[in-house]
Amino acid sequence: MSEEASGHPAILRTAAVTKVYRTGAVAVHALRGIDFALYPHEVVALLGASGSGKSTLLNILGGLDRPTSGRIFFRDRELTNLDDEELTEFRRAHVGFVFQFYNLVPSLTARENVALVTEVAENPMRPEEALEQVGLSARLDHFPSELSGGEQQRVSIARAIAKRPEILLCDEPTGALDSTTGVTVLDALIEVNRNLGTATALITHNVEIRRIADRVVYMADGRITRVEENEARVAPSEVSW
Ligand SMILES: Nc1ncnc2c1ncn2[C@@H]1O[C@H](COP(=O)(O)OP(=O)(O)OP(=O)(O)O)[C@@H](O)[C@H]1O
Repeated sequence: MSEEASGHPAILRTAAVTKVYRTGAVAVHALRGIDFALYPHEVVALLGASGSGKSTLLNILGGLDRPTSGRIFFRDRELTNLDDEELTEFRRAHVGFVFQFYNLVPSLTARENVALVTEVAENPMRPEEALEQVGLSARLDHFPSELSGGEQQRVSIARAIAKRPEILLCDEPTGALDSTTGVTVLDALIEVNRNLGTATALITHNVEIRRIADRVVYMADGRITRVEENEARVAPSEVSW
C-alpha cells in the first residue's frame, strides 16, 4: 500500500541511497540512488536478477550496513549518522532478520534457540508463543537436526519475531527449500504479518512469490525500475514454483 492508500507514514524510508563497494581499484556500484519506503503492516516483495542490489538494500534498511551516500529514516528518526552502538540498538529493538540459511544453534532446542533472543529483548513474547505463531507448538523440544528445513526456517522466523519487531526483513527465506516446504514458510510469514502487523520486506528470485505481497519492487543494476501494487494478496498455498 502506498502512503496515500494506507494513510500511514512510512516506517522506514531511504532517500537517494547509494552503495559503492571498493575492492582494490575496482568500484562496484551496488545501489545507484534508491528512494524506497516500507509502510506499517505491508508485505513487500523485492525482485531482481542476481547482483541487482537486493541484499545490499535490505542490509542497509536493517542497519546491518551503511550507505555510501543518501539518507535513511526510521519513522522521524534519521539513522544515517548514528554511531555503531546506536545503530545496533536500533536493530535490536526494531528489526527482525530471516536469512536463507537458518543459523540455528545445533545444540539448542527450538524453544532454546528462540529464548536466546527473548532473554535480551525488552518486551518479548514467550518462546512458546513465538513458536505457536509459526505453527511449531508440537516441536518445542526438538533440536534443529530433528526438524525439516521448513521447520528450521520457521524456528528462525519465530526467533526473529519474538522481540515483536515492527520490521521483518527476509533475504531469500525459501531459497533453500522445495516448493511445498517453501509454502509453509511463506504461510508463517503471512500469518505473522496478519497477527502482529509486522511490516515485511521479502527478497525473492521467484516471480511467482510476488503474488503473496501487497507491493512488488523490481530492481535492476542498483536501481528500482518498477513498483507494482497487488490488488489482492494471494495465499501462499495458491503459489507454486
Ligand atoms: N561486500 C561486498 N564487496 C564487494 N562487492 C559486493 C559486496 N557485497 C555485494 N557486492 C556486489 O554488489 C552488487 C549487489 O550485490 P547484492 O548482493 O546486493 O545483489 P542481490 O540482488 O542481492 O544478488 P543475489 O540475488 O545474487 O543475492 C553485486 O555486484 C555484488 O557482487
